[in-house]
Amino acid sequence: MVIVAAANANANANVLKMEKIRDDIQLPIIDLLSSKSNRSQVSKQIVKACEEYGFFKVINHGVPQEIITQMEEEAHNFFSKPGSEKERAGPANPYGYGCKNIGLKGDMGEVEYLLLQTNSPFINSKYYISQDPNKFRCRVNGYVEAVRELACEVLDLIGEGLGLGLGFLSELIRDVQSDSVLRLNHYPACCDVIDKSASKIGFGEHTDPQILTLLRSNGVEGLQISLEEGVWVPVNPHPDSGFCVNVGDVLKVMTNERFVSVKHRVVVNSYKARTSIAYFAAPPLHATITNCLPDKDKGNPIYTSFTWGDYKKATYTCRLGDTRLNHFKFHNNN
Ligand SMILES: C=C1C[C@]23C[C@@]1(O)CC[C@H]2[C@@]12CC[C@H](O)[C@@](C)(C(=O)O1)[C@H]2[C@@H]3C(=O)O
Ligand SMILES: O=C(O)CCC(=O)C(=O)O
Ligand SMILES: [Fe+2]
Repeated sequence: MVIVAAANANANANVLKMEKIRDDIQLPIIDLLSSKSNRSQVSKQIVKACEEYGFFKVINHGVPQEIITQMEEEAHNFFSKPGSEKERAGPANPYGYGCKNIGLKGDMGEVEYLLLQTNSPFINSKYYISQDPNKFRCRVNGYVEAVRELACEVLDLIGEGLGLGLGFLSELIRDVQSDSVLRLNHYPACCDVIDKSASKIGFGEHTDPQILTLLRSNGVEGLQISLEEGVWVPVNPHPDSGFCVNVGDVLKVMTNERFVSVKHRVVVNSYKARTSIAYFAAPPLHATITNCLPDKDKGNPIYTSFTWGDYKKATYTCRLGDTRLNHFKFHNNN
């Protein structure tokens, strides 16, 4: 384990805080093919991973390689453009192209990104993103449809493991008004990787606000998770055909904290640039978020009921690293 003093990437940039970096972690690997023959075992494995890590990998996920390759090609083409051209798809407010600025509250990172809405094929057409906008739109839609199916399958398995009604969770993101978003991230290569403690923050620590995130990367290291305050564990970056899945704040609330939404971040410490594509599966803005565990497991609700719209609004008034859910806790003394 290495102990380093790391600079935070935002307004606290001059504040050094001590943190520990552990050895790489191998997240639980869920083989979705085996759910065809043993569904209840796979659903138990996923529930356990959501309780213990809030993160897991899925393999044999059914998203066609061609669709992934085409999406990765579009991401590569976009980020390869000169800055002035990319700026034409910005600023991210919150959607569109952003460079170094994350969100609306002054957070910064060594990252450029494209944040896209997914609930209408034309919604992003105001941005100048590609020389062939139809091809771009087609490929993004193909990818979104495929990862949405995967997210629905994972949510159905979770629902079965928790004893929820059939399709209860997946219906939220199948809804035509689902507020899901797609994010393409590009982290430049770091010129000084000899001194790992000099790593820069690509994307500062945060939890994902939505239900579930499905993430793919180009196999370049950088993603770290924090299962314990102040201790960071790099996620093994081995390139494979899988997706990294993580629990968002909404699912944590719906399971009354049985599931954890774990803080994660990206550090830039490789000779190679990292690219990642994240699909954030979200409910419609009007959907009510509340403890949905069956009566026998419900316990005392920890959070008040709120709509996804309320939570999203709160998210955008908070800094990246804030624990936004505290505002929705019963008997909140903060
Ligand atoms: C600083 C911020 C960026 C963010 C909105 C926020 O105010 C706090 C949460 C951030 C986050 C993290 C997960 C996703 O990447 C994201 C799109 C989201 O829904 O919440 C980002 C937001 C963003 O970059 O707009
Ligand atoms: O780039 C990554 O690997 C993670 C990015 C992330 O956490 C996010 O976009 O919310
Ligand atoms: Fe994230």
